[in-house]
Amino acid sequence: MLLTVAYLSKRFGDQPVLRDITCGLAAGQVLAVLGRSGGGKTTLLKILAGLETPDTGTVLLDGQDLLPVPPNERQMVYLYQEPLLFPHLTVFENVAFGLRIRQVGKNEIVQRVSKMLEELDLGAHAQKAPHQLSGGQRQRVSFGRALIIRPRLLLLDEPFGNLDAQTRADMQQLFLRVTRQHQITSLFVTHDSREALTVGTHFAYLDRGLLTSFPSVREFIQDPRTSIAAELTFWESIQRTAFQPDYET
Ligand SMILES: Nc1ncnc2c1ncn2[C@@H]1O[C@H](COP(=O)(O)OP(=O)(O)OP(=O)(O)O)[C@@H](O)[C@H]1O
Repeated sequence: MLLTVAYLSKRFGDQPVLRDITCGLAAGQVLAVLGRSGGGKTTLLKILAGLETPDTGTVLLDGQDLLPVPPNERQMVYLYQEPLLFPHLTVFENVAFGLRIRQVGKNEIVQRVSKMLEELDLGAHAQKAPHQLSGGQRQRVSFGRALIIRPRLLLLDEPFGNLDAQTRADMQQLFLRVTRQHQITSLFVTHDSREALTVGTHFAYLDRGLLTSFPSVREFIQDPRTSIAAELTFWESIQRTAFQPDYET
């Protein structure tokens, strides 16, 4: 296992927000965590990123205790709904940033950043500033910034929540293509069951601080808490009704 989380708990005051969270993630997997609002998804990601500390429990990355490691040494990237870009830097320089602070050579930077921009369909926008881009393009730049430093774990917190349905679907496909190509391991939290099913290789449900991991996509779909089976039944009934001969009369 690349990531092992065991019996992780967190309270804010007397409110338990995470309760004995236990899960694991092997290299290259995408754990899609579906959850209702306020269920503790962001708190879980913040603990993994080192922005919150748990009350109890362990987190291991490649067998190493992660909790004492400062956030900037965890080799993780945390992507939010709102892409965080430097407004005064070009798209190219935003993506190059992580390489510059690691003092990667100039030629290698040009080569790696150009390749990443092509992969993200941003080649034509390299010299633009973030405010000259659409929301989806900005989120792609934010992706490029994250991936260029080859993180060991990518943490995604509703990354496409602010995008319209078509852009969101495009971004999901792009996420799949790029993370597969770079063999990125990710923990992807979302409210949206379709998104979870699209991006996930493994599935979990988080509600009121309790995480359920499913042994297969089938169990995930069938669990009544995910509401996926109910939604399928709904669409099937719509289809049956809509195709009845007397429907339009
Ligand atoms: N720093 C904090 N201090 C006190 N309570 C907090 C703090 N952070 C989160 N909470 C509470 O913990 C609970 C879980 O919050 P969290 O942000 O983890 O939920 P979430 O599942 O990410 O929700 P959403 O999808 O709406 O962002 C909420 O009830 C929230 O009010």
